[in-house]
Amino acid sequence: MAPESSANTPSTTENRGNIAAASGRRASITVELAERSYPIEIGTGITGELADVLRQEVGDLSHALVIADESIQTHWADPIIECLSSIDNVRVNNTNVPSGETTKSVEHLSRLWDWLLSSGADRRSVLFAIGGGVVGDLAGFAAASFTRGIRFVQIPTTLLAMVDSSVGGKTGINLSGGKNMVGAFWQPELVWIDTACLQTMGERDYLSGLAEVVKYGVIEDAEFFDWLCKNAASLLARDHAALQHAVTRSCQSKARVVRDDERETSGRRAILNYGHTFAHAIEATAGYGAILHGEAVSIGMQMAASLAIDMGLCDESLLTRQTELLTACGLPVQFADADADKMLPVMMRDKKVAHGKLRFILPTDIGNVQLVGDVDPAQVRSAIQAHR
Ligand SMILES: O=C(O)C(=O)C[C@@H](O)[C@H](O)[C@H](O)COP(=O)(O)O
Repeated sequence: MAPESSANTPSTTENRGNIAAASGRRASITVELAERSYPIEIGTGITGELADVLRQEVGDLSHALVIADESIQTHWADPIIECLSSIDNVRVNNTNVPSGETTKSVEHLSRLWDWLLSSGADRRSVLFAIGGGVVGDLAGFAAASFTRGIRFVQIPTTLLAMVDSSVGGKTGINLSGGKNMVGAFWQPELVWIDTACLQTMGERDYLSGLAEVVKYGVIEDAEFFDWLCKNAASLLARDHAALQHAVTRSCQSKARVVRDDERETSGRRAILNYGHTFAHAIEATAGYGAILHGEAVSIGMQMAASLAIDMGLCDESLLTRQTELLTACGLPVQFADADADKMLPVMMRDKKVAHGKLRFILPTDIGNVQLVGDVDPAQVRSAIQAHR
């Protein structure tokens, strides 16, 4: 075992305090990245406030290009388009992409590039990504690459996108042999989170987002982990106050980590990948879409915890507590079709692999993880088998 970095810095009062009340109803968190800094605005039923915030945060806005998941067009994208159209002298174009992980493909990206061109997009245009992680990652990469980069705004409508993928600027698409293998770091101008969207989400997709919420508790916020254990039932019931707290706390965590290591160079940002080396291999070998990303992350975190126990990094009680919380959140903790023979070659293409050696984010305690290198593939295999 080779712990490469103590990837966690304990949270301090200073770095916990990146939240401000933007209005009576909205919380505002800043992702502090010097000239690329941007706010995450979180509230319920806040569409009426968007135009003012855009004037403040995005400034020069004359052409809005809205890319929305087709399943939320009527309910969530149309009101945003109405709001954009009400701003003086703003031209709006709109297109849709299908729901589901298979949309994060080079074919859909190419279609979006053509659409941007035919809509008359230029470097002054602003792209709006409305939907879940698939739309955010795909449209974000279209924004990063079209004319070498145009501004974009993330408007996540799923729990997973609100707490994770819309923040931090990781954009990209999948290849058949690996998740997120082509992409770019491209930060949005604004992340606009209306938690009212969560009330209309399908149950399976909603629960899948809770996996990334639990992740923050394990990787760097033990106090939040305890809060989640006490409030899992309220989150399952989609209680407004509980959701506002869980989304805000998760975004604070993500903003801190991204601020400290925007492009995953120091190892700090890699902690956000806890469970993901297993999860991405599960998704790729099961076929994209067969299992949801958050479900795979839940199972992947279980495999990572078992690996950590096997390597003597933590004791059994961590896995027990994590299993209890994931189960209370309605998430799967094993995957009968997990096939180590198929998963291991995919894992070797993980972005954390260095000099041909697997590296994992492994827990030492609830609230603490380490980036560990040179892991024995036999131990990885047993961790997979332990959760079949
Ligand atoms: O933002 C990050 O950094 C993360 O690793 C967050 C992950 O939860 C997310 O799934 C991310 O897209 C995975 O990125 P990848 O670099 O492993 O493809």
